[in-house]
Amino acid sequence: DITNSAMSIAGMKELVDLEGFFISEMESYTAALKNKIDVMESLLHEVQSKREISRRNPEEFVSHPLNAFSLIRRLHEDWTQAELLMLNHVGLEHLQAIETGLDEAQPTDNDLDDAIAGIIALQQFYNLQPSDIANGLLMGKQYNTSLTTLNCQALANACMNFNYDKYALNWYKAAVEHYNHDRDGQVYREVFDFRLPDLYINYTSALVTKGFRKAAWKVLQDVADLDATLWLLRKDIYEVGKSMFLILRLSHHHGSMYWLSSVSQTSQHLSCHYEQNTSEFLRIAPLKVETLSLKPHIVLYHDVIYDSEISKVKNISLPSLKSPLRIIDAVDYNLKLAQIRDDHQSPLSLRIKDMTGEDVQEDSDFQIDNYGICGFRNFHTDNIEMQDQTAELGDRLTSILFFMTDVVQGGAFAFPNLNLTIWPQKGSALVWRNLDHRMQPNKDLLHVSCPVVVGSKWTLMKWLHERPQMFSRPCTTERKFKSHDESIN
Ligand SMILES: O=C(O)CCC(=O)C(=O)O
Ligand SMILES: [Fe+2]
Repeated sequence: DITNSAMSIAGMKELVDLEGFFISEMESYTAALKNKIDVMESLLHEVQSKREISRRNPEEFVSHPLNAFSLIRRLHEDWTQAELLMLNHVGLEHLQAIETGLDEAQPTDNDLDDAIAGIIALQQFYNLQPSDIANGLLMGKQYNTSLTTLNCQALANACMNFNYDKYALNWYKAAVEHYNHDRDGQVYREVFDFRLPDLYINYTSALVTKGFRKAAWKVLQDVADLDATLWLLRKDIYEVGKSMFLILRLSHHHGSMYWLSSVSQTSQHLSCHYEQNTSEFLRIAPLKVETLSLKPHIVLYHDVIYDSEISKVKNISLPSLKSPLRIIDAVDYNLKLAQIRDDHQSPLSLRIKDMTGEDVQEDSDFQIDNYGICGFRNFHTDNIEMQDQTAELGDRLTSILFFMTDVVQGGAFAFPNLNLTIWPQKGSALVWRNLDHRMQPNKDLLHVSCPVVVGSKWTLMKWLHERPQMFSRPCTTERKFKSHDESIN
């Protein structure tokens, strides 16, 4: 079973399997029901064919002894059998299988809220229109997928709950637009318990709340004949206005959209650029390294972690990926992480030693991240608060960020103060130092992992701490620091 499923794309593969399981169980259940119906239909056919004569003249019918006898026998015996046949609940094992699957692995209210919050964050960060998102158009890129009325309605209701009235309006509008595309009236009504009037009630109530009374009235004008409630609603909007109308607002389900508030606070300042960085490309054998910034020194290595290493890291960490606590003002949103240990003699650790010129012996932990729906990491530096540092390790001196996947869209890594954006490229690694030569934190190294739009973003993070570098990186004078940095180049 998986928890917090919206927080890791890689973990969500299990949900695809779960739905596949439900589908096949429902197919088997349907086949069992069909079989039962087939048997009943042949029985019906049999008795109906004899019925015509008896129905026309019952008395004449039973005046024949063979008819009279067989009627009595049929009623006494065959119809008992028929009732047993009808009573027989077929396919119960498939129902049971689905019930167990739901009990054990169904996404929770929190999961749905995380998924909703992801879509809303996507909309907010990248300033997208609900109708575009609903049509599968994400930042100018058309995908072959879209949202149904039910999806749009769920997003709209959630926005309403969260007092994102303006967003709610556009999602309701998208819901209404999509109703004409994807409705199968009976399935919507009888299976999904969808009521078109409720959608219009919510939509127009949102419009009225935002002061668009006339627009609400207009919307209802076309649909008021669908339902008496809508007709009354239109009348109310016209005659009475806002006050009594609000009473009609349906109560929505309340979840813990714990992080949308932080999203809205930060999105204005977010700096995620779309142009590719085009600084010069240096080839230094055996590692390809690109200098992105001289002061502070930031470099990008290419092809520095191998596919085989990447698969191994992913396989080891997938079962241990955990989501961070749901707290307001968290840095991590919709992502899961795991810590793994590596031998300091492993080829990867030795390569890190080559890349940084630093001692890797005492820092054997790696952090693996897999991002979820619109997962991102908000502004932060990698420095550790003084009170949280250990005496043996001290602060995080060097950050080495390996990109283990390309990301189809979004998910850039940016240093906003340096106006520097790095796009995840499978096999590359970004290296920077969080402390200057006086071992003071440098605020310019504030960074952010922008929301992933499409793709499963995997990164591997390695921190080399300050204290173990006592000898590899003496920090007493600026001269020594410089000579060290030159050795990276
Ligand atoms: O995964 C990323 O893109 C960034 C990770 C990061 O900044 C961190 O873990 O501190
Ligand atoms: Fe970081």
